[in-house]
Amino acid sequence: MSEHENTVPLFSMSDVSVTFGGIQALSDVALDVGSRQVLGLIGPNGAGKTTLFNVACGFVRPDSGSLYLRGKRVERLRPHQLADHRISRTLQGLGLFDRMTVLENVMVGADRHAQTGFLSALAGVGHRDDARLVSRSRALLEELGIEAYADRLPTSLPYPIRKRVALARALVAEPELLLLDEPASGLSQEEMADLGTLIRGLTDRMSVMLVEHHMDLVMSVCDDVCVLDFGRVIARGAPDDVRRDPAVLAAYLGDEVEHRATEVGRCSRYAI
Ligand SMILES: Nc1ncnc2c1ncn2[C@@H]1O[C@H](COP(=O)(O)OP(=O)(O)OP(=O)(O)O)[C@@H](O)[C@H]1O
Repeated sequence: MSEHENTVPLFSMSDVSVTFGGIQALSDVALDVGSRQVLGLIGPNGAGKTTLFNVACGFVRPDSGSLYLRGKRVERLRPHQLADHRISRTLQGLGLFDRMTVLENVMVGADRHAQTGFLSALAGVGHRDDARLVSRSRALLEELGIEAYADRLPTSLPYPIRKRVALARALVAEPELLLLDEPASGLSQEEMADLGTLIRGLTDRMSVMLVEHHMDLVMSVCDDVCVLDFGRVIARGAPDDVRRDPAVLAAYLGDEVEHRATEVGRCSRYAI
């Protein structure tokens, strides 16, 4: 790794603000994702995590602020340029194509439009004959322990397997920055522990930004954690420091109290 790679963050935001109508979704947000680091992005419901992800992959254009990749300012990040910038993301809704096999779904991830969910991603199946892409896709399925499902349709598979297919599809583009949106939702404790090992393993070749409500996972895999509340960064640092930060505890306590009043069953989701 060069000295430049060591010191310049792979991805940064500075002073990013986003409003939707009268709602301030992000206010002057700054963050860095270091090379080969896992940055966790947490915060109560409505804190701005999804909006921040959408800014990071060009789905939402900020009202103000700047994005930097490898130290260079990106003037206008557009979703179809993600692959060129070597950024991949997984979607909460998975977005798999029902009529394609698992292998084909993964191969489509190499197409530059696939990550935007455009139907034109279907054109990516033109890569089907590319032997190198086939072997790269198969190798990823193997790495994720799902090679046995290569010829199956996603709809016939359990949710945790489909989540891995979606992850393989994000990885086939060989990103340097992987954005993972709630990868642990719907997983058992054991599957979540496996996911944690897998995410740590990815840092030998990429950086990861992780939005996740499951604090056990966040605290165990992240090098750094950034906490949002009402669109502002209220804390940033090592997991152990962040979890003891009074501002963070207050934000989550407020959220928990609100949820207790409305939806008792979900409170444990916020325990940190
Ligand atoms: N397209 C939109 N139009 C209007 N308001 C929006 C839009 N997207 C987000 N918001 C608002 O912006 C704020 C931040 O929302 P965001 O979805 O980014 O939060 P979040 O931290 O991802 O929440 P959650 O954990 O519930 O997914 C919220 O007040 C939300 O209602």
